[in-house]
Amino acid sequence: MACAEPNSELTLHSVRESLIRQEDTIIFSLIERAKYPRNSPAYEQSYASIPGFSGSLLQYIVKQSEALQATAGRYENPEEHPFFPDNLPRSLVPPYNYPPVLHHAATSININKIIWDMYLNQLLPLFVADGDDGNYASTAASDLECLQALSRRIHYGKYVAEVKFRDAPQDYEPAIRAKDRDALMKLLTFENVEELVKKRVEKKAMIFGQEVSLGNGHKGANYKVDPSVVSKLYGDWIMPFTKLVQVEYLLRRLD
Ligand SMILES: C=C(O[C@@H]1C=C(C(=O)O)C=C[C@H]1O)C(=O)O
Repeated sequence: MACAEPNSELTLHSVRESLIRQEDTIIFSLIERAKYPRNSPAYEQSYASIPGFSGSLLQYIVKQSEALQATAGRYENPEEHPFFPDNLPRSLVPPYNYPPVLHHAATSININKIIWDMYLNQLLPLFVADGDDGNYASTAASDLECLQALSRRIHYGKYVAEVKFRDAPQDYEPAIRAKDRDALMKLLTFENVEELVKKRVEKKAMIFGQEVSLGNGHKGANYKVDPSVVSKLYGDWIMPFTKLVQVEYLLRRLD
């Protein structure tokens, strides 16, 4: 099924369907990254001495990829957020008419710095093996896939917030006017949904990351990415960050 296009018929159901589909993308991207060991030189400024560029190989690959994809129109889509937004080249392709779903203040919200730090410093050590096999460019390209999938999912909180606001403006407006973050957080949190999400992504990680053999012999629980890490990723970072985006968006919703 294709990723649901946010349109004027945005519903909480369609938004959640999109989040569920994005789980697959995130888990597959982690599985791909887990093919490679840590490969820490890819993250060290001292390793990449690229003329005219100061930063790590990962920063180089992400920045250059974003610049290329910007010219191809990637960041014209309000669902996409660059990690290096400064000095991005303009799109060179004909514009697509994205339905104007979000409040215009949405464009000022980009929490990719937090996502980058979480991914590199907290998540990566939990799901890749220690070691170095020299595949730094492929490793960084896999990291880019993971980062983009995480960013898209987390910033999708803007759509979640919009739909929740439209469903109950009378509940949200007083908290927005009072700039009451805690009240907004309470209103938009559904603990039962979060528990289901954590269970589902753990199960998906088991199914997507299992060893497949044709014989009857059962290979045992040797998953490509530890399913409990995927559950933790959602519980500790993805869902809290999505909710942070929701709160930031709602605070600006009446501007
Ligand atoms: C996204 C939603 O809002 C909140 C965030 C969730 C998430 O990031 O998956 C899940 C439940 C809610 O607490 C939702 O209600 O579906």
